[in-house]
Amino acid sequence: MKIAMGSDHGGFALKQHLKTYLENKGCLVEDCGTDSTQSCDYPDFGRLAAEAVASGRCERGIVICTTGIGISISANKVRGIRCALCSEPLSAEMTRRHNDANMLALGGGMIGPNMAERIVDVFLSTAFEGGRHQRRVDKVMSIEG
Ligand SMILES: O=C(CO)[C@H](O)[C@H](O)[C@H](O)COP(=O)(O)O
Repeated sequence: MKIAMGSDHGGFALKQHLKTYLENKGCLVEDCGTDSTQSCDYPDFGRLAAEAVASGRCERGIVICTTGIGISISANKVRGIRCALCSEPLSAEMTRRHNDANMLALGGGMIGPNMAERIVDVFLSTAFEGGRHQRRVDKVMSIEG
């Protein structure tokens, strides 16, 4: 699976950790930056990662800032993106099963690397259930116009 990753300075350390973790599991990672802990702006990197997913170049995306909030808002502004901010595995499972989320947002200042690995594992391995949830996802996407 090819995964787009993006972070600001607040998510940089966790992005680097998860990038190595995912590559060791055999995933291909498109790293959309940032590439240091120097202060930067989360919309720039949330947008790049979201565009990599929306274009079809990557199947899923993971974006990280200090809280995960700003970068999830940014990713969700890109047409075709359903980005869910999760801080524990059950939310990651449910957003795949019910929302068909194609991007995951994490808070680098909110959770540690072990919890992040557990959330990412569930997010990447859980299938969308379809059925009544497809109708609702279609309605969500129709809001984009
Ligand atoms: O956008 C955020 C919160 O919604 C992110 O957590 C950012 O990483 C944070 O705002 C960055 O703040 P900083 O004081 O410039 O490090």
